[in-house]
Amino acid sequence: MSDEPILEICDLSVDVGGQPYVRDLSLRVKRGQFHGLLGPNGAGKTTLLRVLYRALRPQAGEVRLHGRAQSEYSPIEWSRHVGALVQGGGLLAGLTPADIVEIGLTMRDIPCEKRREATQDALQLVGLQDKANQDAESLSGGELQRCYFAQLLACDPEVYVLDEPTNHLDLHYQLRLLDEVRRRGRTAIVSFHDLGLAARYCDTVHLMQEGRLVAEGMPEDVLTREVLYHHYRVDGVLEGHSLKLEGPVLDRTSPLQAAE
Ligand SMILES: Nc1ncnc2c1ncn2[C@@H]1O[C@H](COP(=O)(O)OP(=O)(O)OP(=O)(O)O)[C@@H](O)[C@H]1O
Repeated sequence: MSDEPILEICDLSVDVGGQPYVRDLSLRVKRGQFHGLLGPNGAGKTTLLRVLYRALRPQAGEVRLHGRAQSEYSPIEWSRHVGALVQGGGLLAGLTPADIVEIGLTMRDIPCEKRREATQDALQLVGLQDKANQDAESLSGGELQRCYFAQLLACDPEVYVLDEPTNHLDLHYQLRLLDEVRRRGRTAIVSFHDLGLAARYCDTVHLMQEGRLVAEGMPEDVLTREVLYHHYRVDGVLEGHSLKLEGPVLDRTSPLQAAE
């Protein structure tokens, strides 16, 4: 596997409403690897991911894909390389799961005759084949998340940008859908709150705090007891893919004691 990054984030700063929410952040995403974006609420993970799928423009710095600046790609060209699963989703009025998947394929110029089959395959992958033609507004939260996942899997971009992809998903689908992205050998940059899942899937994790990158490396090297204590305010240790709590949850005023 080449060591060259497929995606590079260089000295990025992002303001929202005049406030700096990402500061001087640089990060290299390697081809075919799973990169986890970690950090407490408000750390800036979504803000950073929004730049990657072009929903936000940075105030400084740039994102490069295959060595070419994001600004040199047209939005359509960019979306053919970088696909996103975002928090919240879009308007559903009158749409079915099959429509939602097909809309993604249309945006990517997939020929009409291939769209139907690709849609069916993707809905099958996420276990929604029996609800393909139902009103999407009637889906449960998890079913809707699986529907958007199907849209992305059908398009199968070179880089998957996943913002809290396991939101609403039961354990079976959390594992099944992340396994599917891994099985495809695609590059992924994924925000996680579940540190066990991050440890299971990520080759590299990047820990954010207050808009800055504060640590990065292999999950077991980054997610030490000290890091959990300082950045998540929990006293725990990562054992394999599980987080084992050693003591009570800490509040903001708890004195930080040395981890044993
Ligand atoms: N449109 C906006 N207007 C004002 N503030 C915003 C806006 N979008 C984000 N922010 C602020 O930017 C900060 C970073 O938010 P962001 O959603 O990137 O964090 P996050 O790490 O993804 O958090 P979470 O884990 O809670 O999803 C937060 O303090 C948030 O309130």
